Amino acid sequence: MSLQSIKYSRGSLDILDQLLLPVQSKYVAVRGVEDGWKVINKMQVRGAPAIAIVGCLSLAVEIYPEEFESKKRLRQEVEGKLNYLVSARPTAVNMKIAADELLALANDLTKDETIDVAGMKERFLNATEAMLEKDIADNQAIGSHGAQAILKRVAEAAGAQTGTAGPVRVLTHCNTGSLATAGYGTALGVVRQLAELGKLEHVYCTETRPYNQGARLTAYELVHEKFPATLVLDSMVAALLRAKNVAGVVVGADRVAANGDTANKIGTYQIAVVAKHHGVPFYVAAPLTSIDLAIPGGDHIIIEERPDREMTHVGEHRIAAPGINCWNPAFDVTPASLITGIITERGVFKPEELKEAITKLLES
Ligand SMILES: CSC[C@@H](O)[C@@H](O)C(=O)COP(=O)(O)O
Repeated sequence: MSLQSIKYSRGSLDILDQLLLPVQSKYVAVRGVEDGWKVINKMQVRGAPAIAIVGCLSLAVEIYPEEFESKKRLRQEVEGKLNYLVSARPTAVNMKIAADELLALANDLTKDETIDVAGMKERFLNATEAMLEKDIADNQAIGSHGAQAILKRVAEAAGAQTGTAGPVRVLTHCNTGSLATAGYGTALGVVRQLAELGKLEHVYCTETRPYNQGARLTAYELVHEKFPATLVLDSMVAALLRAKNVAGVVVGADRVAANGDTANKIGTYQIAVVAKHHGVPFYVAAPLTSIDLAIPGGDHIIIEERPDREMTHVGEHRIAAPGINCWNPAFDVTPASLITGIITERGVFKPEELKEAITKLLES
């Protein structure tokens, strides 16, 4: 069984079909943008960073064999196809941010008289391919910052040195691991780093209805890594936090607004409320490519609604009474006031510090 969600070499892209996991490990070929849009929309590949990487690489695969009569023509094609890819799923911002960056590059290269159309295509392919390595490096940095933040807080609560804190128990939601990224994972990267430091006593993962990313994908990754892990149902979180001395909750993000409000998998908000009630710190782990400073708060985030069938059926088996109405938002927004810290590759920020800190980082 593989944990590599994206296999790419120039001109060829395959994704691990996450609809079939953990029962079957099967790769699906993505031959261009149309395939890229479909695998993202059907959630054969999912998770905010993986969506952006697969989207952009599907464009790379499509343009690689093509010959363009001019730089203007290449730029036009890139723009239209990037816009199309952004429409595959609306909540995660990573694809939109990647599209804006690639389009800015295409604009610069179009104007650059020292480069011809072949050179422009090469630079464009290099930029999309660089996303794979950057994502893994960012996730490793997120893991390290996040593990230190959790351990520091535990040490402070005990009046001890950070180095002496732990091992700790943590809870995570949805799937933010190797399968949702180019590798290592965001929130699951924090768990991975705790384990690497010998500081992971136990990780709890939620089932994450209705798509069951926790039970199918996170549990699969945790078993694969042989981490001490336990699956809980979404409805058990309050009982878990009351009973199991959990030191922190760490989740991923699909879009973080400028004020720190965070859209993530449905159920995240509920967990944050419960964590607040129990005095358990609640962390969001996300790369800068999930932070949308263009929107002031969470009310501006479009929440994707998915088909009823995801709720009424498990596979081919109907579990809900025929005729019942369903409401199936795929994400919710956790207000910044419930978030202890936002863990990025450049450090951990309080939600109220986020905008200024990131703006400074981007300027420098
Ligand atoms: C590193 S993945 C971060 C988020 O994308 C993740 O927590 C999540 O909500 C995934 O939702 P999904 O609907 O499976 O794409």
